[in-house]
Formats: sequence, C-alpha cells, structure tokens
Amino acid sequence: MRVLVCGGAGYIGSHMVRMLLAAGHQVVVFDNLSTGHSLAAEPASLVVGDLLDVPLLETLLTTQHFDAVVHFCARSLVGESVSEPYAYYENNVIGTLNLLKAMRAAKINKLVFSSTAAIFGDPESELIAESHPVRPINPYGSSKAMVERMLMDAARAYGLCSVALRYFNAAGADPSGEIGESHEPETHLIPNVLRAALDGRNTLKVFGHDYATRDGTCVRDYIHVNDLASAHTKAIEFMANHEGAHQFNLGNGRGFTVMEVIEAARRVTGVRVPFEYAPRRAGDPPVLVASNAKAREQLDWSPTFTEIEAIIESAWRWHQNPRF
Ligand SMILES: NC(=O)c1ccc[n+]([C@@H]2O[C@H](COP(=O)([O-])OP(=O)(O)OC[C@H]3O[C@@H](n4cnc5c(N)ncnc54)[C@H](O)[C@@H]3O)[C@@H](O)[C@H]2O)c1
Ligand SMILES: O=c1ccn([C@@H]2O[C@H](COP(=O)(O)OP(=O)(O)O[C@H]3O[C@H](CO)[C@H](O)[C@H](O)[C@H]3O)[C@@H](O)[C@H]2O)c(=O)[nH]1
Repeated sequence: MRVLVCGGAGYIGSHMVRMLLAAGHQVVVFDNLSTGHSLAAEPASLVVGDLLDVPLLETLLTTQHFDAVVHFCARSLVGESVSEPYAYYENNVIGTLNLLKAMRAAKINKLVFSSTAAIFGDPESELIAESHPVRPINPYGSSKAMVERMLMDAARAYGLCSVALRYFNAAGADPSGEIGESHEPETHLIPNVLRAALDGRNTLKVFGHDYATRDGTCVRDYIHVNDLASAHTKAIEFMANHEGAHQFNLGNGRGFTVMEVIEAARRVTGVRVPFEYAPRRAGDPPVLVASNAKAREQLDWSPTFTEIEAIIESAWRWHQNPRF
C-alpha cells in the first residue's frame, strides 16, 4: 500500500511510519515540523507543508496515489487550548476539514484519525468504554470530538471509511532507541519523570495529591506508542471490509497513579526521582482508564507492553541518548 502519514514527524506518527515501512508499505509523510522532527520521519519521504495550505495539500493528494491516510497532526496541549481556542479549532478542525476535502477530490476514502480520551471530559465511570458520553471540557477535546462528528457525517454523505482511535496516555519509545518522545515544552508525565531522573535539578512537580485515588494522585492508563501504531495497522485492515465511521478506545485497561509511575521509574533507572507536590493542574480528571474490549474484539488488537516498567524502560533508553 501507499500510505500518507500526516504528522509522521511527530512522536506517535514517527512510530507508525517505522511500522508501515517495516511491513513493506510505501510511506509519504506530510508535516509542518511545528512540533515534529525531520529525523524522526526518516527514511520515509517527507513533504514539509501545512494542512492549512489547501493548494499544496490538493496538489500532493491529486498528483500522487495513496490507498489510505493516517492523520496525527494536531495541536495537543490542553492548557494552551483553553487560552488559545481559535488556534486549536483552526489547526485541528479546519486543518482536518481541508484534508477531508482534498481526500474527496482525490478519491481517497480511507482515513485513520488520532482522537483522544479528552473527548470524554470528566468521566462518569472509572473504566471508559465507547458507549461513554462524549462531553469534552476543553477546546482540545472539543476539536477532536468535532472531527469525530465530521467523520460520521462524511461517511453518510460521501462514503468515507474512517476509524477514530481514542488514545489514552501514549508512552514509551521504540525499543531500537532511534526514535522517541521529544516535545518542547514537555508536559507529559513519563518524559518529565525521566528528565528528573537524568538531572536532579529538574525536580518533578506532582500536580495534586488530594484526589480521591489510592494515594491521592491522578490515575492514568499508559499505552505503549508501538501498541498504538499496531492498532492503526489493524484499523487500516479493518476498513478493507467495514464501511462507515468507527471509534475505538485504546489503552491497557489498567491505571497507575503518578506516585506509582515515579516508583516504577526508580525500579527501572535505579534513581530516586526528585519530586515536589504542586497544586492540581486545571482540567485533570482524577481517573482515566480505557476499556479496550471493543478494540480487542473488532480490531483483533491487543497491547504487547502490558507492564508499566517495560513501557518506562523503552522510554529510558531513548531519553538517555536522544537523537533529536
Ligand atoms: N501523546 C498523547 O498522549 C496523545 C493522547 C491522545 C491523543 N493524541 C493525539 O495523537 C496525535 C499525535 O500526538 P503526538 O503526541 O505524536 O504529537 P506531536 O506533536 O508529536 O505530533 C504531531 C505532528 O503533527 C505535525 N503538525 C501539527 N499541525 C500540523 C499542520 N497543521 N500541518 C502539518 N503538520 C502538522 C507536528 O509538526 C507534529 O510532527 C495528535 O493528534 C494528538 O492530539 C496524543
Ligand atoms: O510534570 C508532570 C506531568 C504530569 N503530571 C500528572 O501526570 C498525569 C498524566 O499527565 P500527562 O500530561 O502525561 O497526560 P494527560 O493525562 O494530561 O494527557 C493525555 O491524555 C489527554 C486525555 O485526557 C490528552 O489526550 C493528552 O493529549 C494526553 O497527553 C496527570 O495527572 C498530570 O497532572 C504531573 O504530576 N507532573
């Protein structure tokens, strides 16, 4: 297959690119490098461009043949989305609409879309299944929920086949150590824990320790980035015989508190991670854990990195010697 990976120079997208290339597919990456790295997209061919550049997008899609598009591009900082909502709706909603229109013009009708647990807002239950109401509480989550809605409408009107994958907390790095997570600023827990382990002056801030959880800190479902990538491959296969717009929650189905992650990082790195308690971070739900039953049943997908230590260990290999 020839696959266009939008956002393939980013953290999760670059792991997808590697997996597709390893399976023998041809891959073109489209990325504006706003948060991605050209080295991360190698050795796929990289088109540097923006989803807001409609002529460039249309030319790429109509002059080259693609069997499917995998779309990772987004702004994805929850706090920033609250202070700059227009930037989020512009990039995540209008950018995606431009992509959908260009796909329609080029008669490409298969899309895998990066959605998020943030569409669920403050969850009603600890284990979140696809039947849970979609009620985002910040513009980032709203922008992703809007795209899911567009995909349902596009399925009915234009026959677009799509799979929206709602990731919980992406974590870890490719075991080769050649690619991994590199964001500036870094807001995610595991890279910040490992930065603190590497440099004792980077004291980790633990946001809130008065939640109604087993140790007072937030619970999250950490899912390895290569397990997310393999779910995209399964989603592409799924679209070969399923029409319409589909949604799947992707996680390990098990939650860990911030303190449990810090303790697991100590076991992996041998370093007692320096931390201090800080106030709660606005918009953090206490517990987010995925039910992955639907993905297991319908996509025939299951995570391979089921232990938090194995996930952290792969990230540790990357953070000790990052290439970008
Ligand atoms: N990291 C997580 O835990 C997580 C959880 C849930 C959902 N997601 C979603 O998964 C996707 C990938 O996340 P990530 O952590 O790899 O992010 P990332 O920032 O590392 O990757 C996004 C990539 O898209 C590119 N990009 C952004 N806007 C673009 C535009 N308008 N035109 C062209 N390229 C553009 C960036 O340069 C970057 O390479 C995002 O859509 C994010 O919302 C991530
Ligand atoms: O330095 C840090 C970083 C994080 N945390 C805490 O660790 C937990 C996990 O935080 P992350 O920032 O790693 O992840 P989030 O759960 O906030 O966000 C993830 O899940 C969201 C869905 O709710 C979005 O999809 C988002 O893109 C994705 O990164 C939270 O309780 C957070 O408060 C800290 O204590 N200190």
